[in-house]
Amino acid sequence: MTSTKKKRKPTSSLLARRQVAASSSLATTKPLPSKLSRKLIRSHHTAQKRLSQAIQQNDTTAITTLTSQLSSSTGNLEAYQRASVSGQSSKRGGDSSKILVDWFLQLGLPKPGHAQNPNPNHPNDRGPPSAYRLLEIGCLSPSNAIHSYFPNSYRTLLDLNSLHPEIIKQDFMTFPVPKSVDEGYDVVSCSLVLNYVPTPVGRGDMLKHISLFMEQALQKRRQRLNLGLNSSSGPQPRRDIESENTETETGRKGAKDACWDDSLPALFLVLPAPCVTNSRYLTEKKLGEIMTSLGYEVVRRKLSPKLVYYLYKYIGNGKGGAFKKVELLPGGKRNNFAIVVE
Ligand SMILES: C[S@@+](CC[C@H](N)C(=O)[O-])C[C@H]1O[C@@H](n2cnc3c(N)ncnc32)[C@H](O)[C@@H]1O
Repeated sequence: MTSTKKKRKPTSSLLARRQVAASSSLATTKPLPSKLSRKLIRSHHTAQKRLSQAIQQNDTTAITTLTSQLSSSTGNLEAYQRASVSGQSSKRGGDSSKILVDWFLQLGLPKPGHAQNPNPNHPNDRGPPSAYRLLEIGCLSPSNAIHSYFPNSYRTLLDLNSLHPEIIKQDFMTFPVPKSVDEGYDVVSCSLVLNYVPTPVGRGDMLKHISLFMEQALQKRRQRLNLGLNSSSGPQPRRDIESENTETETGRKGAKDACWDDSLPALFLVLPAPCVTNSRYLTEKKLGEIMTSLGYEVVRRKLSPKLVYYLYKYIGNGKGGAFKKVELLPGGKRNNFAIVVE
């Protein structure tokens, strides 16, 4: 027998009780229940998207309502960030940067600041220490997997809102490329940030801004290679790399022959999988075309049911060019995620 009992619509007092429960959960540092964190993340994204539409349409009533929703205790950026931190707990699959660490190990990238492995034939020749730096855009915590790789003198962590003293409160879009090449960044991590940017043009601009940092790192690497500082006695890649590659990963070349910094400058990009698997305007092919035009090639890729991870090497000399919002896959059940490069 099927039940005829209807789901009761929450009354305003029930909604108010739920709001109070959500804000008191947010007041503690304990991970939030997964249902609550998913709900907070979803409603923050939806409100943000509506706000950007309202701004484009100059709809002042909607702008006021959505701005107040986005500054309420359960709708604001910090609530969203706390919900995202809960989603990163090891019980819920851990943070995305553990994939980056796995890839670095596969590629034989030593921890920065570590002396290189001795050459077995010349044990006293350790070569120059590996000194390369990480810029993380949109950082919630300085204790994720990647942070055990980069000691804190080799990393800069940014976020629009900082949840920790080490994280600089900074909009990446106004963060300048360092004047000194030695203070530049060889690895940029942009995990689940591009999808946070509210407009397609804003996403294209973010990729272009990242490329300025990558270009600086590429010039630095070229100088180093010209000076002959890239010792082949550096740490050798792990021997088992080929057997570790899965179907969803694209090996750029046999890592056995690679120098330790062959994959630098590198961009780690993570997006929710539906951004490329179920969007009307963006497919993996189109994302690939955009990235190639900006000067990147894929070194590693992994698709999980929820997320898609890419490790790109910046090789420069991108052809550039514009990418518009063009419908590629029509259909009612698709999302509207797009990247526009102007
Ligand atoms: C979903 S969280 C992702 C956090 C983490 N990187 C991860 O992979 O789980 C998105 C973060 O990006 C930050 N963010 C978005 N746009 C940004 C910008 N222009 N500059 C700096 N941080 C930004 C947001 O404040 C938010 O904390």
